[in-house]
Amino acid sequence: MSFDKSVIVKALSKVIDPNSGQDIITMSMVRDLEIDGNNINFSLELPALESKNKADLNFACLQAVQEVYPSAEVNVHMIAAAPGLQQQPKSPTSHIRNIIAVASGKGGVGKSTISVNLALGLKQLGAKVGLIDADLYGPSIPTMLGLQGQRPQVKQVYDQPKIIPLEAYGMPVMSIGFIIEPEQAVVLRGPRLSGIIKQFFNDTIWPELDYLVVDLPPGTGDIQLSLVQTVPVTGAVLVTTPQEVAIADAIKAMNMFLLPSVNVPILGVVENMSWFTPAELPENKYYLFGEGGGKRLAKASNSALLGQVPIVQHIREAGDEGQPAILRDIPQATAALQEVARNAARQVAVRNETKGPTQIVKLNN
Ligand SMILES: Nc1ncnc2c1ncn2[C@@H]1O[C@H](COP(=O)(O)OP(=O)(O)OP(=O)(O)O)[C@@H](O)[C@H]1O
Repeated sequence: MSFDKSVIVKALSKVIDPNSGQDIITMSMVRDLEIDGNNINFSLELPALESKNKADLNFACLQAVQEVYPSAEVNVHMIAAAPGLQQQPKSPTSHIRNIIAVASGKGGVGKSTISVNLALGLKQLGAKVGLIDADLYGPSIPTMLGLQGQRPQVKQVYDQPKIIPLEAYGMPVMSIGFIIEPEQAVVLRGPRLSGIIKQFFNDTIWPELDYLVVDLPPGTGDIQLSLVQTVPVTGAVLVTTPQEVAIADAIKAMNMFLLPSVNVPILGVVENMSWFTPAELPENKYYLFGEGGGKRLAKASNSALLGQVPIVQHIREAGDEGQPAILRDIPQATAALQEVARNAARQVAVRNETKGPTQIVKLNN
């Protein structure tokens, strides 16, 4: 009997990596699969050779292959991922291609609204997208996606508890609001916050993703710091209103990402609440918060203006009703939000073409 590689790969895709909770094929852990007569040989790349669960993994691989080819002689060669080579060492997030942080200087500028619509807009473009709400001062994303009051399930993976994200509109979502009550969240400090951020990445079973959008709290604080110390952030999107004071604060948020020790590129700026147009006067634009702030911030951060989103009552209503504006057909709003997503995808591509991967920040206390 001759063996078929695709059948073996399919069988191995049922074996779960204890680190990420994902299967070992999705995590690209299987290498050099070869068939030699009755022998099936392959390497399994582990983060470190002394990995616990090594024996369990070996056994799970043998079992999976022998289920489809009972007579096969299966040889699994365990290898340690080589840091610094082309292959990145396997981390629990190595199957997430891009992590986009959405940041603002001030609160209330519409950062969560932009995060939700950006994530769903990227999904509309055909990408696999996940969303994390790390805004502990007002985890509004559960409401915006109709997930309030729900709790994610926990699954044991090789004796380790792992969280399964909730899902909204086909998109996996995690929120601080799923884990703790907002009143508790605001009094949390450094180590606990950093623990929650780590849980979002290291203890959550994310599927393979093109983009994971992270809605940060306003300003610069422990959450921002924990994020860049936990995962390589591909880039940051800055959200601002056109107002002068919003810009001044946004520049502080921008400067944190650009610190040489942090070094997260700015992908671009979204100007929200750019103008108001009354329904009865569709040609008129009223610049309630001033004009040109988004452009100024884009210039200051040497990045692109990803779009301008007007003040539209339906955007607020869509958020309150749990069905974001980009999924509805709201004149002036839906198209503006789609343009933001298209431009963000383009800027991620440009960033990845022109810059090396972001490094996880190591800070000396
Ligand atoms: N372009 C817009 N038009 C109308 N309403 C908007 C717009 N953008 C945001 N809003 C509304 O403004 C309010 C604040 O928005 P949001 O919660 O997104 O802000 P935020 O910056 O994330 O706030 P915080 O960080 O303080 O939680 C929400 O009620 C939202 O629906």
